[in-house]
Amino acid sequence: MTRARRITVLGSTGSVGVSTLDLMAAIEAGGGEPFEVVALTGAGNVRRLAEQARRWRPRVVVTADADRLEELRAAVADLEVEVAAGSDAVVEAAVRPTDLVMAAIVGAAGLRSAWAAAGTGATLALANKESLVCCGPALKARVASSGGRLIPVDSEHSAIFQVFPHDRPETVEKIILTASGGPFRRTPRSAMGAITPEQAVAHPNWSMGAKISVDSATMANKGLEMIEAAYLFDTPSARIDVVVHPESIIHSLVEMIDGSTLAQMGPPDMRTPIACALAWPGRAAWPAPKLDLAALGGLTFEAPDLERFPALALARQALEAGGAAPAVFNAANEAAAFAFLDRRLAFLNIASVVAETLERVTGAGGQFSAEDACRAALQVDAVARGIASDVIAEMAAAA
Ligand SMILES: NC(=O)C1=CN([C@@H]2O[C@H](COP(=O)(O)OP(=O)(O)OC[C@H]3O[C@@H](n4cnc5c(N)ncnc54)[C@H](OP(=O)(O)O)[C@@H]3O)[C@@H](O)[C@H]2O)C=CC1
Ligand SMILES: CC(=O)[C@@H](O)[C@H](O)COP(=O)(O)O
Ligand SMILES: [Mn+2]
Repeated sequence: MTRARRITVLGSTGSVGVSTLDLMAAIEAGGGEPFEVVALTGAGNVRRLAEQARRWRPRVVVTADADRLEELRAAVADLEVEVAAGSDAVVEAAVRPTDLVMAAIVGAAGLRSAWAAAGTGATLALANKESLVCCGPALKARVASSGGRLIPVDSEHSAIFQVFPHDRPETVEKIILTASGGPFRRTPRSAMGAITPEQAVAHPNWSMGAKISVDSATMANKGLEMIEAAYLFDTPSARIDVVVHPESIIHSLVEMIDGSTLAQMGPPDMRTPIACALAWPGRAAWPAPKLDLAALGGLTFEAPDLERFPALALARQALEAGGAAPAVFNAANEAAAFAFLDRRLAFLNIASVVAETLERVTGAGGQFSAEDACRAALQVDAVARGIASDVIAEMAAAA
């Protein structure tokens, strides 16, 4: 009899976390491989975390919010499960012996646990793109030296991963990332100043957490993904293009030196790239939504508008600057996106905060060394976040 595969889900209460557990239930229900959940972690949504613990019976359940320990303990009092709280406890959960860790915490808050999991030899299914942006080369090296494997979960990178000639990278001419263009693809710049958080999180194709939805609306998401692709596939900025594809059916493409272009397609549902990460190099059967190309009728493409979406150009600038610049881009963007969600910053000022923070953080060059990359990236993150907060406050005072 085959042993159940052990899975840890970091950020289980979020959009990717919920999709992961939903998919696992669908695979099991269809007679596929059984799963044993080692650890589940969340933060503020203790009620959902407790429901998940009841369904999956993990060995340990953790809230990152240290103030919610007693609430979580009470919610799972009838279960045989260890309970812990705080960000160190999340990191401890990430290194429990397991076969696969799904890293689905949002933002730089996911870096320490992704880094810890990367050192264990387990497969790292990485949704948390911010950790790759902050210290991608070192994170990859850490996974490799621990004997583990890094499988991207971000839909575009899953697409590239599936068609990329891993044993013949020199045959790749270009990576082409597709972008939906977000909810404001057709909004004139003159109307963008009044955009509200409610409008910004209403993504046309994907149901996602608030922060990544804002990133899609500013196209900072595609900027983060450009950096993520550069690190994951060792490809320089000059060989990564972005094309707007409003239907989100082609999830990205790889152009080969002989003129062939390979694409991965599917309905916009994160459970498919998650299934790919769980089963790779195999494939998991589950009742997946499938494409109906005749019903779709056609697919469309257009060039991104860098005037209305300057975050994309800023990300390329950060990628090309190298060193700590991508971590600065990430920290400033994250601080600005949350300030916008809190109604402390105007939509158009998100990219302005990123530009100004990149400008003010000087002398941050040099690659992080493999051993201390996580600590160094967290230091850069803290400095850049502080500067971004100042910029946000200055903009609020001037408004
Ligand atoms: N959603 C999507 O479809 C996609 C997401 N991604 C990436 O996946 C990651 C997760 O995104 P998404 O699921 O949308 O995000 P959500 O906001 O939906 O979920 C975030 C998760 O992280 C937890 N969390 C929040 N803050 C902290 C913290 N300080 N410490 C520890 N845990 C914390 C949340 O807990 P709680 O809710 O309990 O507070 C929740 O479990 C992001 O990096 C995103 O860019 C990539 C591609 C697609
Ligand atoms: C599902 C996923 O991977 C998101 O990153 C999604 O791609 C966002 O879409 P856009 O950033 O292209 O609008
Ligand atoms: Mn994506």
